[in-house]
Amino acid sequence: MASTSAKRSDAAPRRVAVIGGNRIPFARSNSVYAHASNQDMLTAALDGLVDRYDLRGQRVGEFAAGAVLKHSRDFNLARETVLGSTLDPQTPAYDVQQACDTGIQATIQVANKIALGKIDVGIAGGSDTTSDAPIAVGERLRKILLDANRAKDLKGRLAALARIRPGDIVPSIPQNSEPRTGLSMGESQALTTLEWGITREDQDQLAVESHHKLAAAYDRGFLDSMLTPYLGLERDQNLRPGSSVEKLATLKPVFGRGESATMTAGNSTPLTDGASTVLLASEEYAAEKGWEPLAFLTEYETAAVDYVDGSEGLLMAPAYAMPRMLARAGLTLQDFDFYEIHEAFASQVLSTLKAWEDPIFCKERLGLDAPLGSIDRSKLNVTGSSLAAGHPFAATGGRIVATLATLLAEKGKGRGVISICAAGGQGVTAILER
Ligand SMILES: CC(=O)SCCNC(=O)CCNC(=O)[C@H](O)C(C)(C)COP(=O)(O)OP(=O)(O)OC[C@H]1O[C@@H](n2cnc3c(N)ncnc32)[C@H](O)[C@@H]1OP(=O)(O)O
Repeated sequence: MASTSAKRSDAAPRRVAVIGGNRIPFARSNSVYAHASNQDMLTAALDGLVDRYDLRGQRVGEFAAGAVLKHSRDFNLARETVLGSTLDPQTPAYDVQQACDTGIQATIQVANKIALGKIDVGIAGGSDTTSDAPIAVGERLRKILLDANRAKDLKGRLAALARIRPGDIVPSIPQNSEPRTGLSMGESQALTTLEWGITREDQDQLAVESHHKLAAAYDRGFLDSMLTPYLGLERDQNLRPGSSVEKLATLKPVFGRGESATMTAGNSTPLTDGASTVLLASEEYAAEKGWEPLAFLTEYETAAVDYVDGSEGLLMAPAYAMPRMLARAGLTLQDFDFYEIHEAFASQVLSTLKAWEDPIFCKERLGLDAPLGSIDRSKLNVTGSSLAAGHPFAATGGRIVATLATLLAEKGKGRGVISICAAGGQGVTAILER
């Protein structure tokens, strides 16, 4: 199945179609999927996609996927997932990792190869679990165990093991924090929230809207074409259709300090388990298969900011990626029917929107003559986003690509933009069109 591609080394890039997405409902950490591994969840999301598009036993050009928190046994999670799936085991697969941008970056990797004519069809994906996080031994114990493993005989092994002290047994558990600042994502964003003067009321309002919009999307069957129930879960478990600003106002701040602490469990994404996949193909290949493309991936950009010295917010990189991408596409920020901005925290979305409106930020940081300006807020995350659905880090990109592509297919014609911030001060933006 994999190759109908002609010799194309000197040909123009081909249009890349988003055929469809599939994911499992997202679960709150340490609940329904507590005993599922990344591989289990990614396989479920992949097999659901394979069934939906009749790909059982078929070889696709490649499967690119990843997870932010990985066990050492998953050194190539994507390949192990293919081997456990119903795809042809001859499907090549490799891991991608760019923190919360993993899913969108995997989509871009596959799209690039399709655009260049190297493959005709490919699948991108991502999975994450904070319930089944890898636990490592401490550095001293690790070195002792390696010494013991290297020892030539039993005497040498016992001598190495005899160096173990009770304090060495303390496990090393992955932290949701930046290695270079020691600050968690939430603590880092609290600094940005303060810098941009984002109020608690505005954050809570955005969070409530996210829940209401996702609930309405479920009710009208919008997610039916992109969801495979898993372990008894049929909807995103974090979704609270009855969310209200009054209830959210009662929650205690969890990030930031004193009066400036405005971020709560209600306006921050919860720790989440889940997986997603996206099927991409060349326009020609889609036509051959009789697949109607939902939309086309037409542009993207990745940016990184120097957050370590505190001169920029950890999650502000998409603010920088956007104008570079718009310039290349010859578009303005207002030229979109849909805006899909990953809701890492309500205040991340609001800080980014404010930055694009701010003449000083746009001139001094983005090097623009005029601000990018405001967006029509009624076009923002129209079927809800991560605050309601949850955010299994590497799975969010696939969820967003499938959501936006489906929105464009529903509308029939239009253009949408994606913006996803990530740990490490990085961010990806992308454009889908139909
Ligand atoms: C690039 C990026 O994406 S960066 C983002 C990466 N993601 C993160 O960093 C994850 C951040 N989130 C977290 O660390 C955690 O979810 C926290 C710290 C915010 C909250 O953790 P917890 O306190 O365990 O959350 P928990 O689910 O128990 O919620 C706390 C309370 O708020 C309530 N609550 C949460 N959301 C809502 C809501 N929408 N409506 C009403 N109540 C709510 C809960 O019911 C709970 O109430 P209870 O104490 O009476 O049971």
